[in-house]
Amino acid sequence: MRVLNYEEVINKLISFIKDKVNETKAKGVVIGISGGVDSATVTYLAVNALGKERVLGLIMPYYKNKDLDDAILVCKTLGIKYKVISIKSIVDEIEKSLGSELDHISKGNLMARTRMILLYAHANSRNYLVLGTSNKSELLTGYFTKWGDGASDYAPLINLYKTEVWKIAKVLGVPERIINKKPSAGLWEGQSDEDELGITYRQLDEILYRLIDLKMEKEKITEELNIPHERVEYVESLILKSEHKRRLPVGPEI
Ligand SMILES: Nc1ncnc2c1ncn2[C@@H]1O[C@H](COP(=O)(O)OP(=O)(O)OC[C@H]2O[C@@H]([n+]3cccc(C(=O)O)c3)[C@H](O)[C@@H]2O)[C@@H](O)[C@H]1O
Ligand SMILES: Nc1ncnc2c1ncn2[C@@H]1O[C@H](COP(=O)(O)OP(=O)(O)OP(=O)(O)O)[C@@H](O)[C@H]1O
Ligand SMILES: [Mg+2]
Repeated sequence: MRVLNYEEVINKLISFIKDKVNETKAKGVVIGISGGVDSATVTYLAVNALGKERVLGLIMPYYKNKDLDDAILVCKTLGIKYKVISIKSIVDEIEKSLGSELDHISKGNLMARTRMILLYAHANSRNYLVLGTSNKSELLTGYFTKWGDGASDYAPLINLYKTEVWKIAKVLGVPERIINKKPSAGLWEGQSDEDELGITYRQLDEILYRLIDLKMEKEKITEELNIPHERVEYVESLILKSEHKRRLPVGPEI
């Protein structure tokens, strides 16, 4: 992987958040806090940039599980204002209105989009910005809900791979138990990013870095990482399949 000076990267991320809030004359930022490492890291950065008074956390569980405790831990440790809003009744009501049960992916996406609606309702009414938590590994593979968790005003981690977010989280002092837990979108019980993607973030990031940043030939990547060629082809296919998620909607040239 690339060698980064993490202190320097953190300073850049903090300045970025400060600059965007100043430029837009926003009063603060609102962040969806899940109990996972991406949202914890963004929240730590935001507090460093703006102070705890200008950061609002929204904890929006569908399920009742340990993630809720971890999300509260982030908010309490940092001393920010936060609200816990269960999205269960909202999501279930929308599903009911459809007249038939949703498959688990569609229902998960509905959860992510419901959170987006609540984040923007808070941002609109308070003149706040929505800070997103997507990272480069998720962005490139399309591992996010289009217009759901993928939607935000600014996404400080968007140019950092997941394995780099883990390092930043450590330097920032994010609680170890949050850094060490298995990444999960939490859209259904037992969901795991690495199981669903079918690859570990360590291997995924090594491949993405070579394909995207170094623009290496696939054969060379296979050789250098000493992995089956299908692994590299698979990652490339994820990138190609998700192109539509990385742009605004397009129409015909007139
Ligand atoms: N080629 C194309 N050109 C333009 N639009 C296209 C398209 N193909 C699909 N679409 C549209 O995109 C939709 C599919 O995209 P989308 O709705 O996102 O749904 P989809 O990509 O099927 O599912 C989202 C994936 O992201 C994962 N996820 C979601 C949320 C959070 C996290 C996390 O890590 O926290 C992970 C989730 O587990 C699942 O694997 C289609 O229903 C269609 O409307
Ligand atoms: N229960 C929740 N309450 C509030 N926000 C949530 C919740 N679940 C998901 N989100 C939002 O959706 C984002 C995407 O989830 P994702 O799982 O990728 O990140 P994470 O949970 O912060 O870290 P990890 O990927 O390691 O689990 C979260 O960072 C958070 O902003
Ligand atoms: Mg998560």
